[in-house]
Amino acid sequence: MPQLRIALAQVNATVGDLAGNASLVVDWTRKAREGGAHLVVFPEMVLTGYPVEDLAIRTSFARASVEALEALAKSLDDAGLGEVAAVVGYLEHDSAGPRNAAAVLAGGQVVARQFKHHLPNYGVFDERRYFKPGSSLDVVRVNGVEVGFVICEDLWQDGGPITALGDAGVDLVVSPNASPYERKKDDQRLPLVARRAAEARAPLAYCNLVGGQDELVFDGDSLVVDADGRLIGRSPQFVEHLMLVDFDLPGGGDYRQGQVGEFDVRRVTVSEAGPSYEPLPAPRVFEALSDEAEMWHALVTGLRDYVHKNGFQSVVLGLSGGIDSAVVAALAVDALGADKVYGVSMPSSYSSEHSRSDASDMAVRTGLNFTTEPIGEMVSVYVEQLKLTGLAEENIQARCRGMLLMALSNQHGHLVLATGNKSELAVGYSTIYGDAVGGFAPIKDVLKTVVWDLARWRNAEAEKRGETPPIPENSISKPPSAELRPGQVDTDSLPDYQLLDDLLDDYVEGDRGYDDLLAAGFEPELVDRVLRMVDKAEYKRRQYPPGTKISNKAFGRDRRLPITNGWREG
Ligand SMILES: Nc1ncnc2c1ncn2[C@@H]1O[C@H](COP(=O)(O)OP(=O)(O)OC[C@H]2O[C@@H]([n+]3cccc(C(=O)O)c3)[C@H](O)[C@@H]2O)[C@@H](O)[C@H]1O
Ligand SMILES: Nc1ncnc2c1ncn2[C@@H]1O[C@H](COP(=O)(O)OP(=O)(O)OP(=O)(O)O)[C@@H](O)[C@H]1O
Ligand SMILES: NC(=O)CC[C@H](N)C(=O)O
Repeated sequence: MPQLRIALAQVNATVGDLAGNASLVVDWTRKAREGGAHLVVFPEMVLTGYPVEDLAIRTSFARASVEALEALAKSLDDAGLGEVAAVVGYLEHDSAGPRNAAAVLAGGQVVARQFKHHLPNYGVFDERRYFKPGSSLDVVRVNGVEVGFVICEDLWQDGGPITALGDAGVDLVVSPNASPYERKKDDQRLPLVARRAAEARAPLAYCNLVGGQDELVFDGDSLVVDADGRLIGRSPQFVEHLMLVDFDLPGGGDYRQGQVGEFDVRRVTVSEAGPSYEPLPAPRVFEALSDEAEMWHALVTGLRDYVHKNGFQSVVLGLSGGIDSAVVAALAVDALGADKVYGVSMPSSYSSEHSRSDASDMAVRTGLNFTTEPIGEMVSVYVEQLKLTGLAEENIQARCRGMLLMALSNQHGHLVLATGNKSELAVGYSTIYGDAVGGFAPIKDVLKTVVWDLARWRNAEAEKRGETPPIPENSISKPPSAELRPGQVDTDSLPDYQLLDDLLDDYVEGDRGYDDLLAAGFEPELVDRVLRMVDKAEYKRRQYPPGTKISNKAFGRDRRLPITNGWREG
């Protein structure tokens, strides 16, 4: 029986950094080689990073990607790694147009290449805007084992490459992926991969990307299943990882090439059966994280990678003593370290005593840098000079704070974090150019009720580990308030958050219409009021900073609505 040892390199690539990603591939191929692997699989488009968006249609970038691929094949060989077949995703541009491609590099050459066939074009994906689909499959023979490839979405759609590879009689299917995290998505991947392995009648090795890219976070969670779909190995989530797996495969099957279904199948030999070797123990099956742990890790990873990949070292945010800024500060401390987080208390004449004491308690608990910058005098200058009253006077407080944070950013090079949550963004409950300023908004896709859940979860984790819980209990338990006028609480303007979030879940994430919402049991007055607020706030959301997606429908790319919009539900 031919033997094959493969490595799944779950790595964190950076979009556009061809040189950095190429050295990542060399480093991890070296690790794979040290582990005795014959074949190493990297995530989808690892050389360019994913998603490249409109870089895909820029021919200079495509040319650079192809040149980097060829140079990488040589670098691997020069580094003594040419005997390992490396599956490397990249951007190709041929006579048909841009391609989402995967190549096999071995012996200093590009020995095989294949283009993605099914191009996802829903949710956050726009691949039909960018790529032309492929219709040929390269099967490579490594150590006498016939290996076929499918790229990410090719697994998610019925038919297509998987069926053809099954009919072509491959021994193993490997799949480079860039599958972004969203809640509960890992529950879908394992059954999907298991089903596809059974269809291909071959084991399937699924390698996913890890790390943050703007609003997306990739969680890794790479998987290997046998031909019956049984789980053999699973990588941990949100960290780089190398999984090594040994296969004893039948080989010598009834291989077909040429036209198989709608695909042109080509066979390429890299190496015939090598000497036998001592098998490794079965790889680990890392347990999937709990729902809260997954969300927390996703938010930490998204924030950390946004900060670092954009050349920042530190962040600054307004600490009001409330739950939103407390959770954002705790995420930032976990992502960057307390010494890189700058919290500023900015009391105005309406700020309560607990807003200052809870903010400073947060700083003591976590060790973040804390200062107080009163804004009363700045506010007075505006109020008196412009004769501001009512809402204009209220909002000038949030705007002075926004301006102050941006000034600190300019002066010290910190990135400003906006602290708005998804419930507030939905209904427009924030001051544009006020508390909405910032470069990144870590919890913009987290509903308010989930913000509270995460705070409790994070504190409980700290207690389990014998550490000080980072979030003051008072920030969790007090009623939320913008403190822009005396005695103001959120429920003056908004329904109770549990009810609001239930409705938002149905309207925003579920895209349900008016009648459907009434049928679900919501009161007509509530539906009217909330839908009006949500629809009207589209302009604010468009100008809100980017932030990590964790739900199946985040504002932005997942949910695109016109700002100028005459349509009202109901
Ligand atoms: N379609 C459109 N396209 C572009 N711009 C548009 C627009 N419609 C209004 N605008 C502009 O937006 C302005 C109104 O927006 P804005 O100035 O934000 O003011 P607005 O939305 O009226 O008020 C802010 C609300 O957020 C609450 N708030 C503030 C701060 C923090 C928190 C919190 O707890 O997190 C809550 C505050 O209590 C108040 O209810 C208009 O004056 C106009 O300039
Ligand atoms: N007194 C303050 N000092 C510093 N920052 C403040 C202050 N008040 C508001 N902010 C900033 O503005 C954001 C909006 O806060 P606000 O208190 O108005 O409502 P919120 O959405 O309930 O937020 P939080 O739960 O953090 O209080 C805060 O998260 C914080 O970053
Ligand atoms: N890159 C892709 O093709 C991703 C699409 C796929 N449905 C996923 O989220 O896993």
